[in-house]
Amino acid sequence: MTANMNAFANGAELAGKLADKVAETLSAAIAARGSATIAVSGGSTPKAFFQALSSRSINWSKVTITLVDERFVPADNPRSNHLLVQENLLMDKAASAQFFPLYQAVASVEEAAVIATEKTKSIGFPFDVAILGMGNDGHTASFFPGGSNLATALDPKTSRGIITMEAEGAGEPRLTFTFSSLQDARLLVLHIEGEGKKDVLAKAEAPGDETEMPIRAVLRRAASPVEIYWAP
Ligand SMILES: O=C1O[C@H](COP(=O)(O)O)[C@@H](O)[C@H](O)[C@H]1O
Repeated sequence: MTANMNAFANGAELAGKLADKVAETLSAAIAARGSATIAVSGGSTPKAFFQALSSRSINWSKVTITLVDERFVPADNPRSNHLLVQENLLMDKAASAQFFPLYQAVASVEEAAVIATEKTKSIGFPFDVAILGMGNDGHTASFFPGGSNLATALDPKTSRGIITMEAEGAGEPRLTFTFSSLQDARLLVLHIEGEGKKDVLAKAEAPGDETEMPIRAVLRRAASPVEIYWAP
C-alpha cells in the first residue's frame, strides 16, 4: 500500500500534531458510529504523544483503548506497556476512556492470548486508529525477526486477535495483535523518532525479506495507507 511521510522539527511538535490527528479521527468515529477504538504501542517513543493526546477535548467515555502488543508481565512491572499507558495516557481528559489490557494474570502466555482475544473481540473490526512503533531491528508490534510465531502473525489469513511471540530480542514472552488485526485501521500510523530509526526505515523500504524486518509487512501489504510520523 502507500506510505506517507509526515516529518516534524522535533518530538514535541510531532506529539502535538499526532495528538490532533488522532483526536480528530476518534471524534469522527464517535460521530459516525457512536464509539471509537484505538490500539497503541509501548516502548520509549510514545510518551510525549500520549501526554498530548490525554489533554485533547473529545468524548473519551466513548473511546476504548488497547495495546498493539504487550510483554507477559503484570501492569506494575516497569517494562509493562500497560503501565506506560496508565501513567501517560489514561489521565487528564482521557481518564474516562475504557482500557482493555492484553496481559492476563494466568499461568501461561498462551492462555493469556486466548483470554485477551476473547476480551477484545468487540473492538477492532477494524480499529479506528492503530499507532505502531518500530524497533532498531525492524520489529513492529511484537513481530520480531526470528520470532516463534512470526509466520503466523504476519500471515494475512491468520484471524484477528492476539497471539504469543518469543524471540531473542524480545525479552519476555509477548502478546501481540496479528497483522490482520492492525493493517486495516482507519488511521494507521507508524510513529518513529531519531535519525537512527530513519535509517532503519530506509533499510525496510529497500528490497528484502519480511521476516528479516517484519515492519516490511506493514509497509508493503497493509490495506490502509501508512502515515509515518517522524521527528529527529
Ligand atoms: O518492544 C516494543 O518496541 C517497539 C518499539 O519501541 P521503541 O522503544 O523503539 O519506541 C514498540 O513499538 C512496541 O510496542 C514495544 O512492545
